[in-house]
Amino acid sequence: MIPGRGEGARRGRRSLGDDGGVRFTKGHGTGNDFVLLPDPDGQLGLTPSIVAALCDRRRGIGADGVLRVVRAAKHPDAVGYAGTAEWFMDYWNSDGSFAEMCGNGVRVFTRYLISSGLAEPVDGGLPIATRAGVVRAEVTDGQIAVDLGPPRITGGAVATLGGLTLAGTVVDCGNPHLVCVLPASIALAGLDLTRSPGFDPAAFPTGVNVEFVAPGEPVDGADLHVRMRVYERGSAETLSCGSGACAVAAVALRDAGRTGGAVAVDVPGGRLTVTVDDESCWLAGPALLVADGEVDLTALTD
Ligand SMILES: N[C@@H](CCC[C@H](N)C(=O)O)C(=O)O
Repeated sequence: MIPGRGEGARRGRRSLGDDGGVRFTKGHGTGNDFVLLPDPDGQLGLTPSIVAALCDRRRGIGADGVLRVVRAAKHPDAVGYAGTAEWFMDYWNSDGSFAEMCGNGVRVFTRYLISSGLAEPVDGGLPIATRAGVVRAEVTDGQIAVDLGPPRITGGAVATLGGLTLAGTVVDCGNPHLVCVLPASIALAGLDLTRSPGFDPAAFPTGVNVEFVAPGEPVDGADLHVRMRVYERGSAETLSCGSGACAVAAVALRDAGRTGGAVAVDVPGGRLTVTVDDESCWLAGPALLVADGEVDLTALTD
């Protein structure tokens, strides 16, 4: 065990030290990486600029987002869920904005809760509160799976990228997604995602995560196989997006004329498996904790 993991939370030590030092853990799921901040009693004065500084890959720790680990009863956005879920995943994108849902975030958050002794696996899934409601997470075969609930396909819209205009499907996974299946003439690897794709701000007033999808070869254990890249709202291109994989799976199943099934979704950071039926959408994949430490917030924001 890396020294310090979970000790602070177990001993009731405050997350925010007198000297500005804050305990953190770094983790990722298929390369979608997060700084986890244990703050069980909601004492940490987190701001958009602190989150952006933590996520800065040169001047901070570096991450696609921050997961604050806070008791649901201690956070105004989650207190209504406190009877169902003890813990609230307070998710922030790397630019300091909030999001309602983060599928990989829930999986890494669950790994942290179990690894640090703050929670134990529960039959039927450990309940985790998010801004999109309570989801349930399970440890299976060393991976962590979360049921985000069935994705809702709500219509169509276009994305633009360079000189391309791409038709897309709008999918609600708790957070907004626009899934663009590429024509065979356009290579997924060739897309320039160093800048945000264009979209209609009237259709997406709070922004949107845009996924680009190409077919994959048949693989064992899945009904369908697709490959995707994503440009995330608030975090730019990431190596993986769990809720995006669920949105992509929903569109792949619809396009295959299916109402459910297992979809292998390859992202630049690895493979996620999404299993959809009428009542659930299980997102499964690896979730790892890779480092613990203490960060000096005063140095970060100087
Ligand atoms: N990477 C996440 C999604 C994070 C939130 C997203 N950027 C948004 O603003 O909605 C995932 O794994 O789902």
